Amino acid sequence: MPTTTYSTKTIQKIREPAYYGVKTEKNHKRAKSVPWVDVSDDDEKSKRNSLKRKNSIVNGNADHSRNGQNGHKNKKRRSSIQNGDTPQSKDLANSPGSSQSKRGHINGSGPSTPHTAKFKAVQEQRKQLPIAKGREALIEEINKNNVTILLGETGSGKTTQVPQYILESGLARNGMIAVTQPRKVAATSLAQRVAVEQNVSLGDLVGYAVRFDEKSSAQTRIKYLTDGMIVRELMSDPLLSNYSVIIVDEAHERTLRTDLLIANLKKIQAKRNPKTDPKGKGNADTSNPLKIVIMSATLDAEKFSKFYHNAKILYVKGRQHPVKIYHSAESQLDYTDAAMRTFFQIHTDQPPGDVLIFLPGQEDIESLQKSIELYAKQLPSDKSEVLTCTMFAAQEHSQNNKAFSPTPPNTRKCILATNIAETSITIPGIKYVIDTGKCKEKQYLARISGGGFDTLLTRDITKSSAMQRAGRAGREGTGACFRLYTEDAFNTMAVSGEPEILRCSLTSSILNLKCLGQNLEELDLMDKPDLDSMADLKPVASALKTLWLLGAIDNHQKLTPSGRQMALFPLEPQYACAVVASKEYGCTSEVLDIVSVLSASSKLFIDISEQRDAVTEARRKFRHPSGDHLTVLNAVKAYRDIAASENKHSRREWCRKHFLNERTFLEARDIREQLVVTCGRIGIDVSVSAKENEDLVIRSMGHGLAGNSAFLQADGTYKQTMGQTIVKVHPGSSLCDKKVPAIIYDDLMYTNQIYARGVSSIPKSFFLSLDAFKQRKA
Ligand SMILES: Nc1ncnc2c1ncn2[C@@H]1O[C@H](COP(=O)(O)OP(=O)(O)OP(=O)(O)O)[C@@H](O)[C@H]1O
Repeated sequence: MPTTTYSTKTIQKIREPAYYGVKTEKNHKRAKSVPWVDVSDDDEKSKRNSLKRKNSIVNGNADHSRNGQNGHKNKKRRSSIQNGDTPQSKDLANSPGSSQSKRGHINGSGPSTPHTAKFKAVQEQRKQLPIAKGREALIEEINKNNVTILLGETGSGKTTQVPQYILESGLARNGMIAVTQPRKVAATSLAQRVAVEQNVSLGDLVGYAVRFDEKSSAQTRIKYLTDGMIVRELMSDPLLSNYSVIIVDEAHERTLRTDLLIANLKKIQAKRNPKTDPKGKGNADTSNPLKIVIMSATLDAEKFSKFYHNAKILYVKGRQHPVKIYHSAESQLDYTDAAMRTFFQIHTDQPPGDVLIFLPGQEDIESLQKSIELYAKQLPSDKSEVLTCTMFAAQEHSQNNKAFSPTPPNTRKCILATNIAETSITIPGIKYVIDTGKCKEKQYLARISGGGFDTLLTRDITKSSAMQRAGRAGREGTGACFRLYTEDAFNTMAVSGEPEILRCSLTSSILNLKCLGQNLEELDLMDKPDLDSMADLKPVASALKTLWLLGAIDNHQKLTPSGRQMALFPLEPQYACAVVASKEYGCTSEVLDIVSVLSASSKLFIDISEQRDAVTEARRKFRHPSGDHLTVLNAVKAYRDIAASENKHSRREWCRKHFLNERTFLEARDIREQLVVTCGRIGIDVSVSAKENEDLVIRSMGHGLAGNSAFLQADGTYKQTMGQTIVKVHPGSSLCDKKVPAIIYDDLMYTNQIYARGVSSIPKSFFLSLDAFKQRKA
């Protein structure tokens, strides 16, 4: 496509819709969901809102709720806290309990001198956030209620400010404030921002914890952490007694771990908080009560309120800066092409400002990145430069964080991201969002023929996602969001997605619950997965079967001692099982090498389609005849040798030459260190090595992957041992052109066929030694 043709095409197709914030609110009301106002603030509407805000009455006493005004029966439980007349927040820098006056400078990474221009600017910015006007009312409500549901528009200041208000008001005297996030990148970037606002070094007063990475200390009072990390903490501290306040942010995402957390928090609160009689007199231990705050911009607040015994719902209205929303006038079938045309249209016609493009997955991101870079080179020299960055879950953390780096002068940054950039985060400089309307979602695919597996399917986003995406613009100034779908398409989108607990594999979560002495079916969940035990079609039954195969639970579904050991590892249960089994086979060192690489966020082997022959040739060096697991091990050993003798530059060059991702090696090294600590806790000697006897390594992996195994059939395909599904070996596997009697594999990928990835050959006789297989036969 020549560069001249895209410049007008997209904009002709995109038109500004009739104002539709009101329609959105109506739709949500009808769906009994988010009472949202003004997603798409056009300038006029925004002015009108701010006028209204100035004129409205304070809702600090919590009884001027929307529903209250409408005569809703729930009126006492809802209130709006956006208004200007609320008792004003104290000057944060001087408020009691505020740490700012005691600390040093701001420079982005550590404290700086108080009262520098930058420090003052950040404090001024905080005061301007819509939520600041309701600070006192908000604190009062959180103080009065055990559970508070807080709905506030994207960018109103919930995630960064509420934890600080709670800290500064002294509401969390007995413990830390946890703020949970569904995603790593949000947890770390928010902690960074709040550390700057508090003028402290990251890891002191403000810290974070995500899988394989933590920055916190004994001084930490506000901790941003992924929902997965706090669910793991339940295993060592079932009452979460280190925390006084737990804020569940972006609760609308309804991740599996968020659902497990909110169910557990209900139980914990019943134990930790006083049971008050109708007259308000407490009769239980009050020494360490827990407060819960549930937050989101797009939440079914009523449902959460009902779940928590009619908890109070509060609203924060308004966003700091308006975001103009444009819809495509026609459907865009080729959304990557449409995204590219829109990007260059913005680059050609619009004022400076970085662009964030939402795409469903890594493949689309990488292909669009290439196209954008290619066309950017052909731009006239007087145009500003284009710098692309990518963000997706399978990319290493530090690489994702590059999107947050300042944009160089005379450059427009273009960030291509999946929905990991959809909620919570503020990427400085982003003024424009391009939303393709697509995402990838994990889905448990049940097979009528037996068994099932998680796979990623591309699908249309929900209204809630569309609003979150638009909300990434307009965080530092006015913004615009270009939706590559029609307004009608938006109107027909589901309000929110199906909770993960109803559509994903539950193996790891059920194992964690077993360690807490809980059964999924007994837990008071907001939405219960299908517990009908109709064999393997149901995720619960399938997860229990996998755990039984791993030997993590017995025939009565009771946790076994090795199941308890497996749960201690921050790994998928299959890999944890392989590590536990490696003790018996005397090959822990090798198994740790392999599972560390397999647990890293990005792939070790880089595939470049244009250099397929060179890639195949380079890989031959590591290729092991038994398959991909020992091929990984060979690469780890080779890298270790190089790392011992060569400098950083030569190491990097070696990796480049062999199409290996050095970042994966480095990440795997850190993961391995953490696994070594866990092994030490349960008496597994990590120095024990199989040496030349690599068959032992495959057998250990086989214990973990017994449920992911298949036998060769006469027609050359493989049939699952634990189901009827027919699988093929993925073309990227070192076993793809071989036929072996039995295989184990890491996962299945569903395209037009079902492919097994991460495949190794294993003796068929191995399965006869497994108790689970023996029992099954019997
Ligand atoms: N890293 C950052 N750099 C610059 N400004 C930031 C940063 N993080 C937050 N802000 C500012 O604080 C505002 C509020 O952010 P915050 O994340 O608290 O809002 P929110 O209401 O939680 O939004 P969302 O629902 O989208 O998560 C942003 O709009 C932005 O102006």
